Amino acid sequence: MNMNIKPELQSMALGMSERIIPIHAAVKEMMDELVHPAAKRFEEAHAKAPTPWTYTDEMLEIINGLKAEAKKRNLWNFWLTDSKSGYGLSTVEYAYLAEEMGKSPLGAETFNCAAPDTGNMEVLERYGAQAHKDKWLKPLLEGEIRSAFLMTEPQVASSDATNVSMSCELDGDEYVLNGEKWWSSGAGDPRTALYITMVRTPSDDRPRHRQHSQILVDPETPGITKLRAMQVFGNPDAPHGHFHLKFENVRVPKENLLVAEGAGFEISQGRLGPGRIHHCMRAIGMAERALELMIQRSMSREAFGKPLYQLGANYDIIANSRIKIEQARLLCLKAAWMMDQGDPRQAAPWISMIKVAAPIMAGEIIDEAIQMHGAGGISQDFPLAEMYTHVRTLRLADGPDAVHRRQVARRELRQYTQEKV
Ligand SMILES: Cc1cc2nc3c(=O)[nH]c(=O)nc-3n(C[C@H](O)[C@H](O)[C@H](O)COP(=O)(O)OP(=O)(O)OC[C@H]3O[C@@H](n4cnc5c(N)ncnc54)[C@H](O)[C@@H]3O)c2cc1C
Repeated sequence: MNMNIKPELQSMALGMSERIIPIHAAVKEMMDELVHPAAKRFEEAHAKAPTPWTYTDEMLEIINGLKAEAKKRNLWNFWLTDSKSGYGLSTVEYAYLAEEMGKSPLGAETFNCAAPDTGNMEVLERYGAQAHKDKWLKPLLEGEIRSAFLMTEPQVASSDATNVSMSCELDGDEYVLNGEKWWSSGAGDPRTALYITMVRTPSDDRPRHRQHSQILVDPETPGITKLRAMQVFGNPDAPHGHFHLKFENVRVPKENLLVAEGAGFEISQGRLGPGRIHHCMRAIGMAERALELMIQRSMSREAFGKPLYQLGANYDIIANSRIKIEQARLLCLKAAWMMDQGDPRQAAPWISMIKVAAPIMAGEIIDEAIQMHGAGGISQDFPLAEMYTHVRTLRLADGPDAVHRRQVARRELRQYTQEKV
């Protein structure tokens, strides 16, 4: 036994619990039976829509049909890990479900576990007033509306969120917002009925982490202009979309400010940890799916008289993919377990470690799967190209790799010095 390991770490349980085994099987069954086949149909229906930002009746029928079925099977809102409203799952238990959901672009929404709604719901549940809960949390929990989280701004390096500059000043009974946001995911979706918006409230005499606030904004409020959809490698990522928005004298009822002026960072801390790790769990699911597709392709096609898997370094590629997935999954489960211990500060470096490792690992495996598919791999005939672009963006979204590496390095360095590192 290693005496340097804390006792609780020695009894770390990362496997599937008794209660999660049947839930996981039910999620997997529904993914295989309904969600995977629906993804292709949804894409085809979207291609027929009059604009990229329209949800046609056919699209709504597909996604709402999946959600209704998930609800009927009682497979809904798993993400509410330590909440009375949900299943009360631990983060470790949730990880197994999120991995399954990550295997299809419709997976997370089907079970009402999609970003950024999950983080936004958590914020509303913890910090919202009753009126906010009635107006937004209830329909979000029912999967009737979607939401966006607006923090990043074009003019400032937003990986340092203390730079966020959208102004928010009280005028009578309303706050008046001015500034620009970009990469507002979900702002293209016509069902999005809430923007949780990070703003700078007047507070120059306060410390840097007490100068920001979060306010609930109705997307239909006059003064908000959708300037453009940001493109991800040339693709607008419709119908979800990541928008560049302009706010000009946008007047918001003062009751919509969450908690109090200056509480913006405190609220973010609660939100970002789970959101980040959920992305990683889904990225591991994508890597699994990519490996599955890679193997199927390598067995079903021949070149130079042999199946592809018998050629060149393909045994090594398949083996290394499995090794990397297993490594990342264990790290992800450990980060989840750290979160379950109830001290977000202790868990933070672990979340940062997996936030760096999982998207890089998934990107490498999807890249190899694309290669095994030849030109088909980058085409619309397989989900690989979409998966690849998505995991690449994860190396930026919710904090770029470098920022997370810094967190990890500082924790290491602090063991050797009392000085600020
Ligand atoms: C697809 C997608 C969806 C997104 N969705 C949302 C959303 O819904 N809401 C939202 O608010 N934002 C969203 N974002 C934005 C994302 O969170 C930001 O892009 C991210 O926080 C980085 O901010 P930035 O782009 O301003 O980069 P910058 O802050 O300008 O950083 C650029 C680079 O500088 C370097 N750097 C920065 N800090 C350090 C450091 N400490 N050490 C070493 N190097 C460093 C890194 O190389 C980093 O990548 C999304 C982004 C993408 C791509």
